[in-house]
Amino acid sequence: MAGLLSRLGRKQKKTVRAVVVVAAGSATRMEGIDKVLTPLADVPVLVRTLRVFQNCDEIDEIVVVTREDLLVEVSQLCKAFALDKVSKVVVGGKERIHSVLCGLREVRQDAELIAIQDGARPFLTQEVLGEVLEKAEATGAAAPAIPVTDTIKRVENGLAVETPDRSSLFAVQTPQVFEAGLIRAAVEKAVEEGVALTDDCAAVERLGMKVSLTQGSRENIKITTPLDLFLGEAILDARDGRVL
Ligand SMILES: Nc1ccn([C@@H]2O[C@H](COP(=O)(O)OP(=O)(O)OP(=O)(O)O)[C@@H](O)[C@H]2O)c(=O)n1
Ligand SMILES: C[C@](O)(CO)[C@H](O)COP(=O)(O)O
Repeated sequence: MAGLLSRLGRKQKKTVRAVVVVAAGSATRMEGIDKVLTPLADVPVLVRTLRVFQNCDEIDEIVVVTREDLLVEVSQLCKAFALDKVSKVVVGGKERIHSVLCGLREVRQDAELIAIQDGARPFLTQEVLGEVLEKAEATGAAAPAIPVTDTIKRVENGLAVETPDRSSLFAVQTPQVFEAGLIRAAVEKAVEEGVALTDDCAAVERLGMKVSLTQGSRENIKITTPLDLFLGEAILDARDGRVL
């Protein structure tokens, strides 16, 4: 009987999943607008991003990484919007990868899967999130992506030198989700070696590991330039107030 109960207990053990939301950038491409605190239909971009994880039963902990000057404001926002899965709000670093590392160091030690999310991507849906969590649990590393629609050129000195086959090109989004030990090791190594990386999958790829891609969404945009705020309002209008 004791053996059976212990086996049942083991079967029911739930994977602990955490997310690091990086929001410590300086928004240089936003022409002076602080994008993560900008309200979209009265709710700050960062709060919209955090709500997706707050509302996801699969997520146990949220660590928010912010700039030192926004530490108090971001902590207050988390309280005001009842984001009670947020366990810590911590200060980030110079580049995105440094902020990721600051967040990873604060994630609970028993987390088995860690998602890394841009604070500036407020339109993630539960569907995209669910699929990437499931894939990462099965394979160790996964990220949502969409096929590129423009033709991409490799450029040298202002001249097009190569046109890669578009059918093999995808734009990767966040959340990027990994087995905890893998992403901790990959990011520590990338920072130690001072390599410039624009996403977290690249840190894992450098270790020779494969990252699976799942279905992203054209609505899962990153607020990067002021135009994206108009696009964001249009996405919200199209959703008609529904939380997806
Ligand atoms: N040192 C940094 C740089 C970026 N980010 C975060 O990483 C996400 C994606 O980065 P990006 O869109 O480039 O944001 P910024 O760095 O703020 O923008 P820019 O590159 O225009 O300065 C954002 O949520 C941003 O806050 C971060 O936490 N720490
Ligand atoms: C991680 C990312 O959002 C994947 O598309 C992107 O690479 C971040 O780039 P940024 O220059 O820091 O915005």
